Amino acid sequence: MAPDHIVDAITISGVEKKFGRGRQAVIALDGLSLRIPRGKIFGLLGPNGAGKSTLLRIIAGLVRQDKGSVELFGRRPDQASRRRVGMLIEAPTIYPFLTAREHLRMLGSYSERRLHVDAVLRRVGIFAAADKKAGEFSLGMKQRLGIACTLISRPDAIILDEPTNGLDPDGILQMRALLRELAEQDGTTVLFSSHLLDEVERVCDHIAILRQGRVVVEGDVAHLLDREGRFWLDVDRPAEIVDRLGAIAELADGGLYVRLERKHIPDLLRSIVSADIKVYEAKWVKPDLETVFLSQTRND
Ligand SMILES: Nc1ncnc2c1ncn2[C@@H]1O[C@H](COP(=O)(O)OP(=O)(O)OP(=O)(O)O)[C@@H](O)[C@H]1O
Repeated sequence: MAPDHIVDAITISGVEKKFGRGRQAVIALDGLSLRIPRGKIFGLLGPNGAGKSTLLRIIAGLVRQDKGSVELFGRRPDQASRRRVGMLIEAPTIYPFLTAREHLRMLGSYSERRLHVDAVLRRVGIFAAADKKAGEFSLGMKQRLGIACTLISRPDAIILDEPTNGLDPDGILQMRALLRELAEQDGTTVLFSSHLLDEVERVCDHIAILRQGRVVVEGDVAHLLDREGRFWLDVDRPAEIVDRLGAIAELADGGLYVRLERKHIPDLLRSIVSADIKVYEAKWVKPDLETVFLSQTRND
């Protein structure tokens, strides 16, 4: 086992992956580097084709990178480090004639670190259907069973590709609670990809936005939203301020937005007041993740 001072659960360094050859070649990952801290929930975002699934598949060992390296808990992936990572990358492997309990018993029998079957079934919210055949399950229940299958061997990290696919709003809420519980109570690292920005904003500690096989934004969600914040002012002569500030200011929503760090706001307000411009309202506006996502992934 790697020493505890290794803070990254997963370290990706300069990973490149190309599919096909010559003119037909598609660069799925273009020298991508990323660190997934231990015990955190990390969301991977990006438009279609950005490289999210390819990255998760490479981490899972299902696809081999052309260049670069992946480390799991501070070591090159080997049987022991892979055993510490649970994965739900493609549709879960469900045997229709086995019950949920039988699935977990079977998979648990391969692991020395297995958890109690009933506890895992309760955790993912399918305990009531424990003895039903999985073939009768809805898509959402199959998804939960798939997650239960990754949890039974008590992984230190789990990787999920679009885990809320097929879940109804209630299922999405439960999935959010489950992911938080895994990270906060068990210290499990959770890495998942999603298109649901609102969901990611609510549940993740960290995110990375991918575009054309590269990371365009990465960081702690709260800091990121703070950093992307803007200051909105309702004043009597907005155009005058826009003229003076140039590119960092724009007229909108009946006033003007100024993009600057919070620490410079007192100076800005002082200069407005000393220019004898009347300020009726002023507020710091935090963007949501969707705004950040669109600003980073829109085609120019
Ligand atoms: N097996 C493959 N063969 C050929 N091209 C592939 C293969 N897998 C992925 N690609 C291509 O690599 C690029 C990245 O695909 P990937 O599936 O990783 O993106 P993604 O971000 O997961 O997209 P989505 O959000 O649509 O799932 C795309 O252009 C895709 O067409």
